[in-house]
Amino acid sequence: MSDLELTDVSRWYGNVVAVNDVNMHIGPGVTGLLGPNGAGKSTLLSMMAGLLPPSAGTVTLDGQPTRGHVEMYRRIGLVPVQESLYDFLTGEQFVRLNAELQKIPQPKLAAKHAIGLLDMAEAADRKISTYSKGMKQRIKVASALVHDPAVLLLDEPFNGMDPIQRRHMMGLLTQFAEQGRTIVFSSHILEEVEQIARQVEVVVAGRHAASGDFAAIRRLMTDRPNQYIVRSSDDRKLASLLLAEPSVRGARLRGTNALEVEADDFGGFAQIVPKLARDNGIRIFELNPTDESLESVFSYLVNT
Ligand SMILES: Nc1ncnc2c1ncn2[C@@H]1O[C@H](COP(=O)(O)OP(=O)(O)OP(=O)(O)O)[C@@H](O)[C@H]1O
Repeated sequence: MSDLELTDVSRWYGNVVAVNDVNMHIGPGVTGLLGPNGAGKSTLLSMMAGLLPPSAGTVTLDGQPTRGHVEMYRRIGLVPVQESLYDFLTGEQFVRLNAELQKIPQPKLAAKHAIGLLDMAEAADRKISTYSKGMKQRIKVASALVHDPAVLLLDEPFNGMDPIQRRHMMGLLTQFAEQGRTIVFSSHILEEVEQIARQVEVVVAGRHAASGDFAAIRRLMTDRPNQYIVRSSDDRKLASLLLAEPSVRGARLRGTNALEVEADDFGGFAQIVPKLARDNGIRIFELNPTDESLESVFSYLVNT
């Protein structure tokens, strides 16, 4: 069992509330911590790792606070977002250093094992400064895993990776989860989370906005009302026709040559517009969603 429990957790930096009254339960398997930049993901991960004290509330692993207990650090590995490593060390030296810090009885052996897990044996004696981004990411993971922790926390682990490196890292995280570990990774990219996370926790502006498996989160996102810009040969007439449709929530003229439309159901809307246009002799010049920024999707989730 390796269950992380966040209870009424807040963290502020001066006047900035980075994490606001979050309650979260994270069990074994892969959990994706999804949210836009500045949502509080790194702050949450640091608190889970016991590196940063919450300003209020508690973070526990199997009932024990993660902060201030040496034996807890033995059970948790954190892969921070920072790119800069000890570039002057070799990969092997870097991983071994962490093994020594963790006071593992046979640091050399443990380093070798972790490096092997990450498929980095061939590059282990090269300086980190010569590594690609994907290799740096992997050596960071090897270092976080060197003491064989039950919980692995990764901050934006796929950043800067090409698709092949990303797939490889996803395979590894899935494999670690299959060994019974609790894996939490942060991301601001829906597709990354969708591919490997069994459970998704969405954070927006420091708040816990949604929780569930990916299908549930996806549903929340696609069921939200969508906004579109439509340009046609007769915007006024098209607006009145659209307003008669049950799935259309609103339509108004924007400037002199565009319509702004809010509709519930994307698939239905995409079919209605051309049909109405054809039946009424209107030509459509443009039909585009306006509201597709990730931030707008996230803020919709916060308000549900
Ligand atoms: N040491 C700090 N001092 C002051 N404010 C901070 C500090 N660390 C984080 N913040 C602020 O707290 C909020 C949450 O930051 P955090 O880094 O946890 O978010 P994030 O979701 O990880 O974002 P990103 O993906 O951009 O790193 C932001 O408004 C950030 O500016």
